[in-house]
Amino acid sequence: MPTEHLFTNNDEAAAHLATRIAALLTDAIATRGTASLALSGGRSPKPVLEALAATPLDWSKVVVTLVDERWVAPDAPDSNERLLRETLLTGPAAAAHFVPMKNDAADAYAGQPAVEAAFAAIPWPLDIVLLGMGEDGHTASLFPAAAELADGLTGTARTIAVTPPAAPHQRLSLTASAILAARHVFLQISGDAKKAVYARALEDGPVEQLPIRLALRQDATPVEVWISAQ
Ligand SMILES: O=C(O)[C@H](O)[C@@H](O)[C@H](O)[C@H](O)COP(=O)(O)O
Repeated sequence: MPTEHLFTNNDEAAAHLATRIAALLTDAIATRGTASLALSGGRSPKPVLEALAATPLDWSKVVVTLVDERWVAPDAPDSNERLLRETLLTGPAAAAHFVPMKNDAADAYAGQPAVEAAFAAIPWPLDIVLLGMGEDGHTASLFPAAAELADGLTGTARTIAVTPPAAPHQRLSLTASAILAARHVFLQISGDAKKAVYARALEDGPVEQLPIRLALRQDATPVEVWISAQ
């Protein structure tokens, strides 16, 4: 079962979560000389990324990558790489080593082998994975009803190309095995709709129905859920 942290507002949650992540990165660097961090895109992480960017630590020893990416140009408005470059990879954290998921391949499926190779060169397992969740229970780009969901949930590769059933772009995503290999998994949710989905996901049921269950219905990997009211 996950550990829950409850907050009344997003900014308070983001500040505390950034502090928690920074402490784990600092411990990882002290212990192993390096740290690695994979971040989700979307709206939720933005305040955490901004708070982390200003946090003084030896960012030159931190590898930063993505939990998933939309297969769009890195300067496109909904690129997760763009989100990181405009938030986290500024200030002291600009010294971090960023490993992108988007490359020049025509589509995510053609691009996946090179990403898999790039991820094979990242210190593994990842120290930290920060997940978000959609109101359909997806996490990363592991969407209910996606044709690649089964492979994403059970395959041994670190990354997978996905065509979401209802999202506009192909995606490149970490797989469940890559996420659960991490030393620490964080899930950030806010608002009543997501809290209701989260409560359902804690109950027994098919992971394919609510893919966030991959993180919640296991005890091998430490998972912290950071919940804010709005
Ligand atoms: O690329 C993405 O969109 C994310 O990785 C995705 O899995 C996200 O975490 C959820 O869709 C929640 O998004 P919000 O935080 O915007 O609600």
